[in-house]
Amino acid sequence: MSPASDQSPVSELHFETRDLLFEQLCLTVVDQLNQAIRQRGSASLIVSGGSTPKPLFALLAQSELDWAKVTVTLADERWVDEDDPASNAKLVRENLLVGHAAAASFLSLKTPESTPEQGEKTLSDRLAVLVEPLDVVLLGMGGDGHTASLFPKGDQLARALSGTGGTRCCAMRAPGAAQPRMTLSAPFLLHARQVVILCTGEDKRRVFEEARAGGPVEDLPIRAFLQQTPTPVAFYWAP
Ligand SMILES: O=C1O[C@H](COP(=O)(O)O)[C@@H](O)[C@H](O)[C@H]1O
Repeated sequence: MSPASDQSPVSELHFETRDLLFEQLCLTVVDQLNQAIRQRGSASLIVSGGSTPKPLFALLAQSELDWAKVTVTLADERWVDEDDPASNAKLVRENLLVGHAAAASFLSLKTPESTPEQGEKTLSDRLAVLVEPLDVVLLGMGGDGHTASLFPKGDQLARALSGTGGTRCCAMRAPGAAQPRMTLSAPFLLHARQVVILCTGEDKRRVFEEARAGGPVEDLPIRAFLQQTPTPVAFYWAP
């Protein structure tokens, strides 16, 4: 592991292998959730979907923790049925909410309504049960610099980035997203004790470096988490 130190709220932790990364990140997340439970009696864990976090979910699921005091939700969801292979909830239910972690509560980001726009109000109310600041927010990043479902050229990107009106979540449609989405807003995700950006592979490292160098948030929305000061952000990366 090679931590880089500077004055920014963004720290970088680079690992030689993915196994080492996932082991260390699992320990860190469990430690942070335990601290929250000790301090507040409960903890929140916001996770991302996609392919990258699957091995981490397997390790977390086997970790001993008072999972009954943990509420898990997603940073974003594809607007598909929960048995659809593209569903982030399916990924979480099958890989994280098993073993010890089966005792955790899960807030889905999907409603029976046919569009995410119709589901937004219901979901915003559902998310209001989460105590702020959130405890651990685990983000991923796509090769286009999207995180959660904050996509470049997303139809609601400006609203999701600004969180106008206290928006906790936002419907999103974007050229780079195969399905309509629901995403947590950037201000809601950033109102957290710890944000982690989990990435693997050289391509994503290059995108992250480009984002960190500065530029418009709309072009690489991951920048919303790098161009801010109050929230600690840790970038976990392995080849
Ligand atoms: O569509 C999504 O993509 C990102 C990145 O996914 P990955 O497969 O490249 O790991 C993910 O963080 C997000 O939650 C997901 O909905």
